Amino acid sequence: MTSSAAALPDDAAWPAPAAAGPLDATVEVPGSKSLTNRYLVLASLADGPGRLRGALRSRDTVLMAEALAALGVAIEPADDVPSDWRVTPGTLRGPATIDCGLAGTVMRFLPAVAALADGPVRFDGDEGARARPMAPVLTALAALGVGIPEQAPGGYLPFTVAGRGAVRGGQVDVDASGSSQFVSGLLLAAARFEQGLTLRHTGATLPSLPHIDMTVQVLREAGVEVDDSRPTIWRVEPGPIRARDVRVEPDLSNAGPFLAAALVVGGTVRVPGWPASTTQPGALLAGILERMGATTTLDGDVLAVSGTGVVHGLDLDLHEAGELAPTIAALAALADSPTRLRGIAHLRGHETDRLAALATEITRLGGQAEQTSDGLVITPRPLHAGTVRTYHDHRMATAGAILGLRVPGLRVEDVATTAKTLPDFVGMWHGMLG
Ligand SMILES: O=C(O)C1=C[C@@H](OP(=O)(O)O)[C@@H](O)[C@H](O)C1
Ligand SMILES: C=C(OP(=O)(O)O)C(=O)O
Repeated sequence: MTSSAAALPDDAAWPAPAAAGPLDATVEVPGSKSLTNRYLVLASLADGPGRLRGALRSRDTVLMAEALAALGVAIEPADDVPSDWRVTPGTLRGPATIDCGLAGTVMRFLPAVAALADGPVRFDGDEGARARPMAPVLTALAALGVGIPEQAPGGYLPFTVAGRGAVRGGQVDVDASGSSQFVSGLLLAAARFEQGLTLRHTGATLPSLPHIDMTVQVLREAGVEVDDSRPTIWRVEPGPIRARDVRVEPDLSNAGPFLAAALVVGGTVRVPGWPASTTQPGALLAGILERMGATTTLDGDVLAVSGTGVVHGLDLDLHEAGELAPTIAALAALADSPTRLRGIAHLRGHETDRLAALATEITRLGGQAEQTSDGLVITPRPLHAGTVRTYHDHRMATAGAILGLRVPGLRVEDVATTAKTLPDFVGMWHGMLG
């Protein structure tokens, strides 16, 4: 459990640096959280030992590796390249306990894996994790015959999955309007269910479809047959998951704050390793940043974003890429015209209620930001010095850093919360600024 960081004195907060002049930086961004944690799960369920190259090492991915290790999987640094992970599947074991931290991918991807273990698996996490929605996953597992002997009222952490070594599988309805991870978490393990799985989404909206496409793609790459030809219905056939040697793409969403800096400050920021094609929603950044005033070029695998220091507001439906919202909101607060962000009601169940957190913090700095039913309206105003509170949310911290580029005297509380997906954020940020 972590305690509230809101009580920290301001002088313990990180002074977000301003830029001395236009940027000219190349930023190497570590591996994707979403891909690393999917590959770890699939490697753990595979038919032999596998390897992850360029895997992200951060709080979320270490928690995933530790959780899978607690279930009996051997996950070790490779002898020749210690930054690679070697994964050797074993019989999945309970009893076990899993610390989810604040990681949506751990709490939503592992219950179906735990159902395949041969004993009970108890899940818990940070205080904030206990507020993140889980019920659709637990209800779906129960409908598939899995025992859930313990869960907090309403279907939250902590809960226990009564693993019995096998899951029947079959057909299930899931309302995934609260998170795409409810779908991904069931599909990832479904090839190991006796009857596979047919999953039908029943809600009115579905966020983060690229992340579901990512799940389908990594399953297919591992030899699993997936039918996604009908909108909002997925069929995973039972069968082996092939062991693989994979390279993880850089985390394009984590590239966001660095690329955004080029707009705010002017100059150019380059990110190498940008994939020619990808399911990561961060790929949408280039087009979004162009609408906000950037020039972008993809030269080989290097994405370059150039700006002039002038940022334009925009009207943007972000339902496919909600994890970009804090970065775009920070840019919007520094823009020359208002911004409306839509389609992101589900951000209320992210690391914190991100709509509330962004509106509150931008307003506290003198800006104008209001919540709507499914997003934010941000009207730029001159911002003043202050401390951005981060609510244990890595993307609130990186959003604060973006604001600090333009606002003297801005501090970011608990910047170490960036370790959730980017442990060296501060070093990388100073490195970019030169
Ligand atoms: O599957 C994944 O790896 C993710 C899915 C998305 O979740 P939501 O659909 O809950 O937004 C995204 O925001 C999160 O950062 C990562
Ligand atoms: C929503 C996010 O994380 P999680 O995987 O914990 O849901 C995020 O990284 O923006």
